[in-house]
Amino acid sequence: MQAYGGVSIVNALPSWYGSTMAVNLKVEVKVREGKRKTEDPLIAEILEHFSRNYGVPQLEVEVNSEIPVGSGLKSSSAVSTALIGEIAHRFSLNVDVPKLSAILSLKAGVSYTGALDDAVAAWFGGISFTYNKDFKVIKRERALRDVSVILLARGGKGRIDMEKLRSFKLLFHEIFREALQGRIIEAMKLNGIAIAEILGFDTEPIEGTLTRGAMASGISGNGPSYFAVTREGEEGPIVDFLSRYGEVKVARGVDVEGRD
Ligand SMILES: Nc1ncnc2c1ncn2[C@@H]1O[C@H](COP(=O)(O)OP(=O)(O)OP(=O)(O)O)[C@@H](O)[C@H]1O
Ligand SMILES: O=C(O)C1=C[C@@H](O)[C@@H](O)[C@H](O)C1
Repeated sequence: MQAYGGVSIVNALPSWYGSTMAVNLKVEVKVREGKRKTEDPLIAEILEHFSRNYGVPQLEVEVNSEIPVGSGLKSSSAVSTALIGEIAHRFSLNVDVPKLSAILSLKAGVSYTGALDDAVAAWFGGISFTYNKDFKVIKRERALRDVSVILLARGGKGRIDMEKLRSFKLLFHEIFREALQGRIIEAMKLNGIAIAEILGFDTEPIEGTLTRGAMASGISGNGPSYFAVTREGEEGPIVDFLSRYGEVKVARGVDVEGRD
């Protein structure tokens, strides 16, 4: 089963309200009956859930992912929804894939809020708006068209200052409202800059991309990946500039059909 990575529109850690857009970085998960091998806490939690509650036999899991681990590009939600979706399909189980992903991600300790925003985007594609505290989906929309999402994709994030983030609850709630009213790119920009400043990431890559014409730029998730949004065909100067810092990928928003 496939699911997708994403970029943040609004990080849910400060206010519990989150929004994410899926991008075409793919995760593919396959399972087959056989001895469970994984040490990974998220995969182990999911397998244990299906074994305990549905009597699903032991499974070997194969993950092929285009998303760096611990990047802020929603790798955990993509892996989690793809694995849950694969097991549900194979054993004909009726489950709410993103919600179960959020519950089990929390239990496995790989997420702060359950990241329902990331899981909804990973599974359905498009743009999610969620209230993670109640595992509630507020709205889903199609992904942005005619724009490129340029990623300085980095893995291996560190710990974050949750208390400090939570002290900006009001600001992030307001950014969420802007996004809900359709100002997606503006919200992405404000959120991306605010997260960088609050968590102490270098803002030079953001400034540099904005001065070169990016419509939005910032940190995705809790970092350390940076993103910039441009009109299709205008990626050149941004890609050249961000390449000074590391490997750059050009992605697009993605929608998934037939999962409603
Ligand atoms: N290729 C992979 N194979 C197996 N598990 C993976 C893979 N990629 C990610 N994961 C799972 O996701 C976890 C990383 O989640 P983490 O929340 O740190 O990263 P992220 O989802 O990229 O970040 P963010 O939530 O800020 O977007 C890993 O510990 C693992 O459980
Ligand atoms: O761990 C979490 O709950 C989250 C992590 C980041 O991806 C955030 O962007 C997301 O909104 C929530």
